[in-house]
Amino acid sequence: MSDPLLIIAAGGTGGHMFPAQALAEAMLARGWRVKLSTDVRGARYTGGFPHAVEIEQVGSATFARGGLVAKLRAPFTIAGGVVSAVFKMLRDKPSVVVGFGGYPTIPAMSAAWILRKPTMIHEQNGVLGRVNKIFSKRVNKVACGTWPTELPAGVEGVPVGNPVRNAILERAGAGYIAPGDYPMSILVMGGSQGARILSDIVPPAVSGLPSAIRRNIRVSHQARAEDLERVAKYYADEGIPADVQPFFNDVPTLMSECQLVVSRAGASSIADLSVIGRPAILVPYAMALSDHQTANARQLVETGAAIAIAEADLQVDSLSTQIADILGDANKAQSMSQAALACGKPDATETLVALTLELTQPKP
Ligand SMILES: CC(=O)N[C@H]1[C@@H](OP(=O)(O)OP(=O)(O)OC[C@H]2O[C@@H](n3ccc(=O)[nH]c3=O)[C@H](O)[C@@H]2O)O[C@H](CO)[C@@H](O)[C@@H]1O
Repeated sequence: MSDPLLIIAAGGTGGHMFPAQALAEAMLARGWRVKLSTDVRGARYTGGFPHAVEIEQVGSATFARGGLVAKLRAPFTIAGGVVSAVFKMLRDKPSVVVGFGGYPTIPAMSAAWILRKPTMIHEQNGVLGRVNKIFSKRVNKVACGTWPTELPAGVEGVPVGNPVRNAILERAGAGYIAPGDYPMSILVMGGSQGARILSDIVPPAVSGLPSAIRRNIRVSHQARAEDLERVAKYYADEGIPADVQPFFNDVPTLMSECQLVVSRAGASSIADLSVIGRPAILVPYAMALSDHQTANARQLVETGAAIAIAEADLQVDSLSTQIADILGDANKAQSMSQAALACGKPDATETLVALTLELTQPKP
């Protein structure tokens, strides 16, 4: 008999793809075959997926973006994707189908529903994304990355946490070297896509740090492609050693070696921070659905692991002061790092694996 097959559907942003990667890694380790159904955007984040994962690109479409022609074409693209997914699923015979949210999950999740396959969705945020909301009433299980999660009446969720990639897990609780009079690193991340506001405000804030801190600073700064050059030039002109990239493939290492993270508050960024345990200054994305990034940041803020600054309040001088307050006080930085660690859920992947396996058991 061939190994059981798990189909994972995820797409769009790294925020959906990284928890999917974590489940893929864990199920492969249990001898399962894993297929990933994603779109062209999601495929950009598959570089770290194990090679054994079979990647199937689906055409995806959304009613939320694009011009009139794209919106008129969307139902046909989606319907075509669903029909094709039904035929592929009849051929592949998956044991379980798990969706992580995003428009590209529509074909696989619809096909699984039509064919009555065991299904689960994982929602990373405390509010269901649009597509997960549609499927929440049609799947066998709803796994929640954030607890509590707002769910429609009659839908029960299971608290799981947000699974992190193996490379993050390998650094879980990595010893923290508190800031001092030696080279210190700051990691600046704007979620999977970079954030212009961080490119506008962080470089001058770093440049304005008191000289005792500034002379020891190096920065790893993720910037959107269109901002790369000016951000790199700014740091170079100010004599601040900086690595400026559109996307870092070595975040697990950079994060475990840094003294401070300045970041958006996407669910996986928060999960990575709390599993590794690092002090953070978080700037939630103001346009996120139901302001879920502010909610994502709340636990780290309430336990003293992070400071959250609303986009509207992010100013160069005050950010500089906040960075200096953390990097200038080793005890404070150390206790923030400990507090972050206490929020971590390194067992989220294993919980999600257990739920996946439960779905293969015959109902009593
Ligand atoms: C703008 C937006 O709508 N963002 C949403 C998106 O976030 P987004 O796609 O930004 O994702 P997250 O913050 O959840 O995750 C980003 C992941 O990318 C990694 N990383 C980041 C930068 C880099 O250079 N290299 C790298 O590896 C981070 O370590 C993290 O693991 O999905 C998340 C999960 O549904 C939501 O919580 C966010 O609100």
